Amino acid sequence: MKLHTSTVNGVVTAIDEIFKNNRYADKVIERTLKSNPKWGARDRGFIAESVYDMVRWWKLINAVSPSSDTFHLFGTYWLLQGKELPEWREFKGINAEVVERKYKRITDRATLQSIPEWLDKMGEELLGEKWEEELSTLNTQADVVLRVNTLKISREDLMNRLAKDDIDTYAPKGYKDALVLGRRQNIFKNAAFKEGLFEVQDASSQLVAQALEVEPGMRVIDACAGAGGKSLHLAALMENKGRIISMDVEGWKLQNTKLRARRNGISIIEPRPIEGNKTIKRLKESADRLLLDVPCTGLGVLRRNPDTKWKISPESVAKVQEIQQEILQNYAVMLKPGGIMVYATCSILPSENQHQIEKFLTSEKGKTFELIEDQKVLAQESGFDGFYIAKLKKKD
Ligand SMILES: C[S@@+](CC[C@H](N)C(=O)[O-])C[C@H]1O[C@@H](n2cnc3c(N)ncnc32)[C@H](O)[C@@H]1O
Repeated sequence: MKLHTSTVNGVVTAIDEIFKNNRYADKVIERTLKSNPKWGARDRGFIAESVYDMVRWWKLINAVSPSSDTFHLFGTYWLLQGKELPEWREFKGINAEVVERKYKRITDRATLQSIPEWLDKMGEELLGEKWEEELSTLNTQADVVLRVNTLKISREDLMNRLAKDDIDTYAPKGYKDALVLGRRQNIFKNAAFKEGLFEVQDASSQLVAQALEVEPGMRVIDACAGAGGKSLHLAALMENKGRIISMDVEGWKLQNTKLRARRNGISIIEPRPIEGNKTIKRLKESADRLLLDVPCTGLGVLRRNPDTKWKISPESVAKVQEIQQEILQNYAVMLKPGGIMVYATCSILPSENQHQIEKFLTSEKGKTFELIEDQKVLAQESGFDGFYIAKLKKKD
């Protein structure tokens, strides 16, 4: 594959934005791709893939690069893939043999798997022998998964409709509303997306709304709704009948939920920003179903957001775990006796998952709850994102 100055410059600028200016990779890539309308689909694919890959392998690339110059880092990344470098001035000083020799000398897992040492230790402590394979799975590229909007179309009809546009998909077993793209591409441009026939949502994430066992006509609260991915799925499962209150402390995120609901043909979602404890108190024992899709480290979705591993710290992990327990303690009151509550994270760390549920169940406020079942979804076993989903019942 031939390298082009314009796209390599795009990659280098994006990498600088991410690591020197501490920006989120997905946002930087979005902006970079918008910055040059002359780039075609291939160029865009090259930029997005190279940036994500460099972020993913950042520690390893740095360990074998001749310097921390971003062109050197790109050149090293290129050589590590077994490709040849053109004779550009920017790549002077990089020697393929030296890179290879340095790479072969590395033996420690944290560098080879490109992960901070503290995180490698924490993962091993918490996940034991499952950690190593999970780590390598999380270093691969994720599939693009669609969730069919069953309010508007069946899975089979959507599959046929996309096939007419040369978009091949397959239906993964065990995920009744999911379709996986055969080839990575910008699916948001397709008319079927604009018509609200599907959302992009990982297959593991689709298990969350399903665990709530909603029925048409129920009153449901999605307490950490963000941009509303799970609220939309809940509304489809409820056949757009009943009521969903979609809440978040960051009220601005709910604007997106409104737009998405309109596209999906959903009218039962009511966005409600959380303005302190009074918002929660007003909803005491009002919900048949309560979803706590809590903030988490995102360690189960590293394939999609590889920069997460460079952004989190032992302190931020401890902080987010504190918030998770606070949410369990303060929000469970919104559920009616006899109702079902689901606690979910997109993390694989037991400390954010089953340990939080154990702590809640032994606390004063958790006494009235019982655990029905929990799913510990690892990427290495499911082939999709890492997730945790606990289903609890509030005793009558
Ligand atoms: C995992 S994300 C939710 C993703 C969303 N449910 C979806 O499916 O698209 C967690 C959300 O919790 C929100 N959050 C953080 N602290 C919160 C709190 N104390 N109460 C409610 N929401 C909170 C964040 O703003 C974020 O939108």
